[in-house]
Amino acid sequence: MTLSLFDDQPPVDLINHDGVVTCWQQLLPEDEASQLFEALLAECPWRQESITVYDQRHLQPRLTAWFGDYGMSADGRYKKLYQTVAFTPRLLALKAKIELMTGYHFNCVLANLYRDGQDSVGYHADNERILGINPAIASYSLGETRRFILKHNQDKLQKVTCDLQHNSLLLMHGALQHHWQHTITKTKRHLTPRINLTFRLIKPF
Ligand SMILES: O=C(O)CCC(=O)C(=O)O
Ligand SMILES: [Fe+2]
Repeated sequence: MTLSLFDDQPPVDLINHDGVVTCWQQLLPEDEASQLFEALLAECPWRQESITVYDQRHLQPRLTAWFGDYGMSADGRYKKLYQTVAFTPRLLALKAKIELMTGYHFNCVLANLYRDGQDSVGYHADNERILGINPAIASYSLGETRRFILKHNQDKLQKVTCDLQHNSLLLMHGALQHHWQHTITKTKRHLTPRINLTFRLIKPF
């Protein structure tokens, strides 16, 4: 993959306490980003998983696919990782670039497909035990711009909003997952699809 404007644009920090959220625009050259979007849309083994809330099963309001290093499996809350498929060359190249830029290493990626404005992810923290303390999560967005909101656990009125644009990279690190939750909100506006890739490092136990 070639270098892009990414190196010239200084990253922006979104919060100033209890964790770090750093955002870069234009990770890849524009033509590579749109090709990647089309390829992932067509090639990812998208599934609509279910979640159980208060003993009731619901379909998640988005499609997902897990990719990971060969042979990786996990306990804890990532039971679905047993269905991890091997990284594609395309995803490996992107992972290498993101690792170089962020200085963190990752061994799996959760791909999310938001088909329209009704697809979303509710408030949550990526704080599962298998991610360890102070996990670094790199979140790369392609396609439609979507609203991302961070809310502090103790002071719920502390909120930070960011419209995540096509070809942007958000890095959540430091103590962020222990103090803040994040969401992608629903909207009634007519929206085209968005793909988000969250790169994570699952620790061996
Ligand atoms: O789509 C996004 O930007 C966020 C996805 C997310 O929070 C997650 O997969 O844990
Ligand atoms: Fe998340």
